[in-house]
Amino acid sequence: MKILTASQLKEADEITIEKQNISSEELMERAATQVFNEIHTRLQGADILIKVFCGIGNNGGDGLVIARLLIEHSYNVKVFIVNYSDNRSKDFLSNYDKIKNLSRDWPVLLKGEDDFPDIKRGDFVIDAIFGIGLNRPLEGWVAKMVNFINDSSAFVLSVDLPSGLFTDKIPEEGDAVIMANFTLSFQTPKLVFFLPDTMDFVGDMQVLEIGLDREFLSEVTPAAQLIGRQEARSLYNPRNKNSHKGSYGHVIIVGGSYGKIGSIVLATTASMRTGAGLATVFIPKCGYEIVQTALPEAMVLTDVNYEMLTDIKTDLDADVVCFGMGAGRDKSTVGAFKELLKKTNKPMVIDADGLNILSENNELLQDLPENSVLTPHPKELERLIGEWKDDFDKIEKVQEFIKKHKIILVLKGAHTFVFEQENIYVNNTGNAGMATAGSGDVLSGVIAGLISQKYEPLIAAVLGVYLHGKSGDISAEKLGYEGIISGDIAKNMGLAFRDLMSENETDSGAG
Ligand SMILES: NC(=O)C1=CN([C@@H]2O[C@H](COP(=O)(O)OP(=O)(O)OC[C@H]3O[C@@H](n4cnc5c(N)ncnc54)[C@H](OP(=O)(O)O)[C@@H]3O)[C@@H](O)[C@H]2O)[C@H](O)CC1
Ligand SMILES: [K+]
Repeated sequence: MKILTASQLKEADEITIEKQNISSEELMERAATQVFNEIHTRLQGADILIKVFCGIGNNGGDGLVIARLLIEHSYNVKVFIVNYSDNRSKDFLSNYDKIKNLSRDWPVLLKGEDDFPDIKRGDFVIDAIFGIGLNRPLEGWVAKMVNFINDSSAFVLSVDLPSGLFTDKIPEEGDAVIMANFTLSFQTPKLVFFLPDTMDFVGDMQVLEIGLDREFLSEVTPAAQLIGRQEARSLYNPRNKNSHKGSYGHVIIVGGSYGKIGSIVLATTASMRTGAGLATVFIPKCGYEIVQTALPEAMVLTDVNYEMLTDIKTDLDADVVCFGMGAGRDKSTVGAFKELLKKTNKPMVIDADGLNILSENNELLQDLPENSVLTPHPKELERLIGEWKDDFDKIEKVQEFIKKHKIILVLKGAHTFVFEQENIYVNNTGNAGMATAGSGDVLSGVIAGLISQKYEPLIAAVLGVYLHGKSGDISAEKLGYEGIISGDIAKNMGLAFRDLMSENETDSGAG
């Protein structure tokens, strides 16, 4: 699903109005009706007090339509206008008239702190104060109003996006932003819903299709793409019946050191369970029996050194080389990695200490084969590209970095992002149970396993991140978030593939 910017959404709005020959008021009615339907489906006429806070722009207009529809369906509704300006939008005004005509209880005008109404725990608040038109931080009593709602512990449903949240920048410390429990967003999600700095404002999120012009939506270059099941499915290549293990490629996983051979077992298991035809590991001698015992399916080559990698002697007759997990950063390992980079011309997958070595030896970055996939978590990324001011600054810095080195970067997080050239892919599977040791080793193995099966590195990264998250969701369903260890994620990879092609999605614990 495309993630669009506020200006793209406004353009889509205008084009839709023109092409569908409807008024902006009709489009507002259509959008807000969708919100009403969602609320009505969940509340089923429940007798609770719904407090609708409307701004005076079109987000406020949506709020008025929602309130009107709720009143028409006999809900107990109280409407407040957060009257932050006299510049009321046209569609706000016509809906203001409509609600006045319907209700005997006029909307209450809020003009300052003295007007703040009572909001209690257990109240249902609809936040329609600001939407994508926000262009400066909230100030004065309006900011206080937002903080007042946040402090009330009421359940808050935000319309389009939490009021006070920008679509294209991160709020400064102390800026007032609604902390929503649930956000119903129009047509496309907004990028800020997925960024670590801002995702907590959004709560659970659902996108409502409001019928904006299809042609515009299909042609516009998005700010980013959200990868869900449908998108992942379109990237998947089913296996050919007429095939053999050679058809699915050969992965070499290089890494490990004394006490950290487990990371190799995890990555290699993951690449095999992702479908790689053959897997070889290259490890220090201390790991020989461990890998042979834990994973008899893999072939094992060892370094001359017992504890760490010092000389990676392999003819590298592989489709992909994955380097880094558990490798450590000893001088001799750095030297061995340097040599490995010189010998390798196919895209590599680099993780963990591979990334740390690159950050401490920047000159090695230029030896990375084109389209190699780097898989840092935020701390590893910071070591690679330096500190960033906020998530938008981070995105800019990542994009400069990957362009310079012609690589693909997978930034791990609650929503893992894949960066390739100017494209951004946001993953939508996975859960907090996957924040566990070795989860990243599994992901590298998955991506390498897909590259060995001839997926382009970008596709391998995007699909790999999706499947890894899905396997985590399937694991969570069986074991609970706390119960997942990364070996489960590797083990359940096959179920993630099966889910991808089954008729109904496994009801995942994604969150
Ligand atoms: N295509 C769609 O997705 C549709 C969206 N709809 C809804 O419309 C809103 C966007 O409405 P808009 O009127 O453009 O903007 P807002 O309601 O968010 O804001 C209104 C005005 O508020 C002013 N503003 C901005 N920041 C502040 C601030 N910090 N303090 C005070 N005032 C502020 C600004 O006007 P200025 O002239 O003062 O700059 C805004 O214009 C969208 O989110 C949806 O809810 C449609 O209903 C359906 C289609
Ligand atoms: K809002």
